[in-house]
Amino acid sequence: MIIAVDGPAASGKGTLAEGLARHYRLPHLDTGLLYRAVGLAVADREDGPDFEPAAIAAAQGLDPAQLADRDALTSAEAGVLASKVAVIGPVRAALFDFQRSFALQPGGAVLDGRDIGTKICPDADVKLFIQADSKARMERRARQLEKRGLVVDRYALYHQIEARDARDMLNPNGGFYKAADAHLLDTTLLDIEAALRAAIEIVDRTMALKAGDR
Ligand SMILES: Nc1ncnc2c1ncn2[C@@H]1O[C@H](COP(=O)(O)OP(=O)(O)OP(=O)(O)O)[C@@H](O)[C@H]1O
Ligand SMILES: Nc1ccn([C@@H]2O[C@H](COP(=O)(O)O)[C@@H](O)[C@H]2O)c(=O)n1
Repeated sequence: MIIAVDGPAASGKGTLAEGLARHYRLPHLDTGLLYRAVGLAVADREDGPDFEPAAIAAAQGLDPAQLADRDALTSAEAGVLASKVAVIGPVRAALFDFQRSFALQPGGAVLDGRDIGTKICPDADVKLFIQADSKARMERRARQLEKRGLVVDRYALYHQIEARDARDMLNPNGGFYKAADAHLLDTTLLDIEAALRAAIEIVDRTMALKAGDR
């Protein structure tokens, strides 16, 4: 079973995907980490003349070991850098096979990101599109960063998330939209447990309907 979980920054898709992976005993890939790792690899060339070729080379040579440093990868700065390399077509092409092969492993997988249901796994068994209002997403990210002892400027963080969302939505190479066959799940008013229960209900219902159609 392949489950695609897409949505904007700090919508809670990673947390949901982890919960679904535990519930269905499936492997999980947070595809944002791939773009974050590429972005960090070329941070010193940000907005420079060789940023794009360096990002393409970094994506082509990405080693899974680069996904280990979660503190660095989940920083706000890494998120900004990720969204800057994510608009580079050859970067997306270089990361496609890694994501696709993860999804096609025996038994399936849960992948979360921006374009899983539209580009990486249009054939996914179940597609969820997670959303939450901007204020809720900013607050969730702020608390996430504060739990790590970081001082957070909520005003700056709000606008940083808005800017990243805009860059993502305008990404000509992206596919960052809700797939026609994706189930929309708004988690603005749901806590983590309630959101997971709702997601499991969608997956179970969708898979039961598919089984009934066979
Ligand atoms: N429904 C929820 N209610 C409250 N907090 C939540 C909810 N879902 C997730 N969170 C918290 O919000 C923060 C961001 O969640 P998560 O990392 O899953 O979002 P994301 O969409 O994967 O973010 P990004 O796309 O930026 O990686 C985490 O600290 C998580 O614990
Ligand atoms: N499938 C994806 C996943 C992510 N991106 C880009 O990476 C940025 C960081 O992603 P997070 O999920 O960790 O927030 C994101 O803003 C996108 O720009 C992508 O392009 N495709």
